[in-house]
Parts: sequence; structure tokens; C-alpha cells
Amino acid sequence: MEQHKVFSLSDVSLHSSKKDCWLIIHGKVYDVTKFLEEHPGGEDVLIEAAGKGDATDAFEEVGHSSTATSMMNSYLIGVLAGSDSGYAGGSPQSLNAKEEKTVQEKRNPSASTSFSDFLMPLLIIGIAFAAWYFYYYDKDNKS
Ligand code: HEM
Repeated sequence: MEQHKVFSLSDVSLHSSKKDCWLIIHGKVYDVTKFLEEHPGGEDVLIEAAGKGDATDAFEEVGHSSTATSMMNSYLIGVLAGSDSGYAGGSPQSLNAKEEKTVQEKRNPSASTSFSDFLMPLLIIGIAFAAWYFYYYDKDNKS
């Protein structure tokens, strides 16, 4: 099993230059030095975020795609000491899948209303059927 280190906030803050850049996102530590030049959002934002401590909010504000979140795995080097990321030395892949789900839920809060979205058409069909039934029932009674 792959083991990752536990870093303190001050450990991570020592790495905030173009030659050595670490980021804290969701309680995990990423060494993005090799990614700086490839980052579609530019290297400056990453270096700046590294210097500010926790980059989670900055990362979330951009609304990164699931491609971006899955790319992060390759830069993971450890976790932040005392973080509640739930990381217990298991596969970082499975943790990221869990995290991705949380991100998806945040981006798509309407997902929770899908039950009522489903019930509403059923209710309308039910009312229409009842109206049709009573209309013919009445007609039959009169004739
Ligand atoms: C390991 C960490 C990161 C990875 C792997 C990553 C990856 C990416 C990718 C793949 C994109 C292209 C758009 C997308 O697919 O969402 C992107 C865009 C961007 N990222 Fe990141 N990113 C990381 C961290 C950050 C952080 C910490 C910030 C902010 C401080 C940031 C700011 C941006 C911005 C501003 C864009 C451009 C959005 C646009 O032009 O529409 N990224 N990033």
C-alpha cells in the first residue's frame, strides 16, 4: 500500500515558489511544481495560492472540472496534520472519488429535488385520470 506523509501547515508553506510549489486542497498536500507550466489557469495563481496556506477555497471558486480533480491524484504527496480529510493511508483514488461526489453535490444542489421532480408528473397524471374517470362515471350514471 502506498503511504503518504503527514505535513504541518508550516512545512507546506515553505514550498511556495516556482521551483518548489505545494498546495493544500481539502486537507491533502499536492506537489504541483511539475504541473505549474501545464496548469490551464496559469502558474501564478498556483504559486500565489501556495503562499496563502489553504488553497481549497480558491480551487473550489474556479469550479474545476472532474478532469481537474482526477488529475490531482498524480500530484498527491501527503495530508495536512490534523485535517479531517478522512485519509487513513488507504488508496487516494477511492478518497478522491468520495470527494468528487461531494463536489458534484455542491455544484448540483437540485439533485436532491429529483424525487419531487419525479412525483409531480405522477400527481398530474393521477389528477387527469381521476377527472377522466369521474367524467365518464357521471355520464354512465346519467344515461
Ligand atoms: C492540483 C491542483 C490543480 C489542478 C490539477 C488544476 C487543474 C486545472 C484544470 C485541468 C483546468 C482547466 C479547466 C478545468 O478542467 O476545470 C484549470 C483551470 C483553472 N484553474 Fe486549476 N488546478 C489546480 C489548482 C488550482 C488552484 C489552487 C487555483 C486557484 C488559486 C486554480 C485556478 C484555476 C483557474 C483560474 C483556471 C482557469 C479557469 C478558466 O480559464 O476558465 N487551479 N485548473
